[in-house]
Amino acid sequence: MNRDVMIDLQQVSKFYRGQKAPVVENMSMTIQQGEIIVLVGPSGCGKTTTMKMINRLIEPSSGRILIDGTDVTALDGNDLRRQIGYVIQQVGLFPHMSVATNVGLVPKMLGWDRKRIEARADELLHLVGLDPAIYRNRLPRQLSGGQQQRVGVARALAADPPVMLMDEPFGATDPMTRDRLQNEFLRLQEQLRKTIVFVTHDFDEAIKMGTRIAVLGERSKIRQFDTPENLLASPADSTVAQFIGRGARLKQLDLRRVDAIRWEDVPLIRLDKSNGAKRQLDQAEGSAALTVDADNRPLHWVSSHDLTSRPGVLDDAGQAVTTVEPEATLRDALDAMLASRDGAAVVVDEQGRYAGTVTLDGLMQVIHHTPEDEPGSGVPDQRSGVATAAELTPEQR
Ligand SMILES: Nc1ncnc2c1ncn2[C@@H]1O[C@H](COP(=O)(O)OP(=O)(O)OP(=O)(O)O)[C@@H](O)[C@H]1O
Repeated sequence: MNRDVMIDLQQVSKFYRGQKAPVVENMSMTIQQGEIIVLVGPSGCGKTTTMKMINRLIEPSSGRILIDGTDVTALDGNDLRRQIGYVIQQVGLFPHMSVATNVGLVPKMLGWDRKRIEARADELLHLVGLDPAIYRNRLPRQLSGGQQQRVGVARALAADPPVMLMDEPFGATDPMTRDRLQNEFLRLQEQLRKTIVFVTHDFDEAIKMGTRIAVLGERSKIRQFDTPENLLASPADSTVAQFIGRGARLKQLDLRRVDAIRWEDVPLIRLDKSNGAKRQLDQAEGSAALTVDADNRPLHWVSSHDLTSRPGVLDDAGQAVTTVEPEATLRDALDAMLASRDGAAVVVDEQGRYAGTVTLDGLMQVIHHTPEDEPGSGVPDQRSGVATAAELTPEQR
């Protein structure tokens, strides 16, 4: 078996007693170490059943489930569950136990000594953003919903399990808290690199959290299993497309960054050396230019008209520039473009110096992306026919 495979579902089915049809039928799925796999699909399609078969809270009727190469049916169910973190929407904290005791439950079952359990609970509370000095002795009801969820995550991580199962872990929280918990968890995951199976009803959550997303149909039949990017760009069929819902194109923009698409170049006019700028702009057939300061920081968009009507007085001519950094998402870039009359967002480096522009045309190409369009990262495009900053002689800049 591939060494990086952490969870391997092989032809797994589940029949509940007394039911003729399986709720999960011949499900096969290979999950690599460190992936977050999100299961989405209509209510009742078997997401939770699939997930609970991995830690054998539900016994599979047939098929095999391997975790790190070991068939889970060969293990004692309780031992297995201690090796798999489990986070659920209802959190499931014991109400009469302190936060620290809740977090330390699995280590206690594993026979750790008291000092080690306490140290681990403090470490984990800290990790999930709760100050142990404040929270360790509180009861769950003395916490907000979001804080309870954090304790749930801390508890699931207590014995440092390689695999985590998360069933709508942030489902019960309000949108802002949910967003924060998602971001915190993604940051945590960058350090921890757990292998995670994650169930959600929220497709936006799926594309945000998932390394890959499995869109399931009836009986957990996999309709499509792919990265968020590919799923949004090319849904396998109309059911998947329907599931993705409206706004797939916009959602794609959340997944890509400014530095992953082609930038275009525009003429730059250094305010202290603006002679010759008009001729450059005329050659560019009415395109706009950017005024920049002596350090190449963008100031304003100027048009031929600005240059003609106020020659030599460019300091405050033209329209304000909206800038984005290369790490911004394309949705941020779109936002910046919409705020700019020229329909372009200016890309600046860390020091705020001009690096290129992203235009609506460029975004449209991403949205209607085909593989051969795959751009070179951040390479200015010369196709516009507009002289680039590099082409302007020092006098012209
Ligand atoms: N213990 C059980 N006994 C009999 N049927 C069950 C049992 N648990 C679940 N089911 C049925 O199995 C099917 C799959 O349920 P499951 O909870 O796995 O779906 P789900 O996709 O997670 O649903 P939801 O999105 O609504 O949470 C449903 O039709 C459900 O009614």
